[in-house]
Amino acid sequence: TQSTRPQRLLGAVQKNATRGDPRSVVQAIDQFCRQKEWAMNVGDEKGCILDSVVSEVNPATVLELGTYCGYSTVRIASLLPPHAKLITLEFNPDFAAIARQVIAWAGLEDKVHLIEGASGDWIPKMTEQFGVKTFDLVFLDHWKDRYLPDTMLMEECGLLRKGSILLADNVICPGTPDYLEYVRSSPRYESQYFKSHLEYTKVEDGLEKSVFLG
Ligand SMILES: Cn1cnc(CNC(=O)c2cc(-c3ccc(F)cc3)cc(O)c2O)c1
Ligand SMILES: [Mg+2]
Repeated sequence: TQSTRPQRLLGAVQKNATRGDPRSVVQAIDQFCRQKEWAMNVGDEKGCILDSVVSEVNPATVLELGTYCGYSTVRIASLLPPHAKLITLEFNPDFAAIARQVIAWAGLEDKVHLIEGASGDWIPKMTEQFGVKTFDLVFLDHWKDRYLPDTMLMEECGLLRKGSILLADNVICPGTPDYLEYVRSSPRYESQYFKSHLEYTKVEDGLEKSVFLG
């Protein structure tokens, strides 16, 4: 039977990356996506912007919406201080199964809680299930039409505090127009656009960083 692209991506990690070395896992995926098959990881160019925001925030609690194969999960988790927690939500069970193995290859399973399920179902359960009061950083990289409803849901559930940072991928391509309009026009957010390119291409894309003002 035919393998899937995520399975082939995992194979490239197991072949080319060193167990327990997150940077080599990130490098192996980027090499696979540049040389063999494009995949929807945040990628190396936007990944550097992600790294700088994570390092600046130095978060104790992180929520990632959209795990896919775990590329950005590994980038974020490798920069977290000890005892920090990264919760990542993935709807697609096949992606989640691959991501678990990529995260384990990087040796980061102790820093990451991967949940299989829909963000809309799990966001209201964060506090009771994981004892998280608020998130210092949220990385939005899931279905583009869920960015806005899930942001409103996080507000309603009290998961954002004054200073919480939302970092959203793909605000240009594929695009998240309703989300962008909301965070850029709402008095409750201070937003900044980081121009970049769609992973592994010359197409414009970027990350939107929004500070919740409370
Ligand atoms: C099925 N599914 C499970 N998770 C998701 C959420 N992610 C995306 O949809 C996503 C899509 C693209 C993209 C795809 C085709 C294209 F031509 C240009 C861009 C890039 C990304 O960085 C993404 O995050 C989708
Ligand atoms: Mg993306």
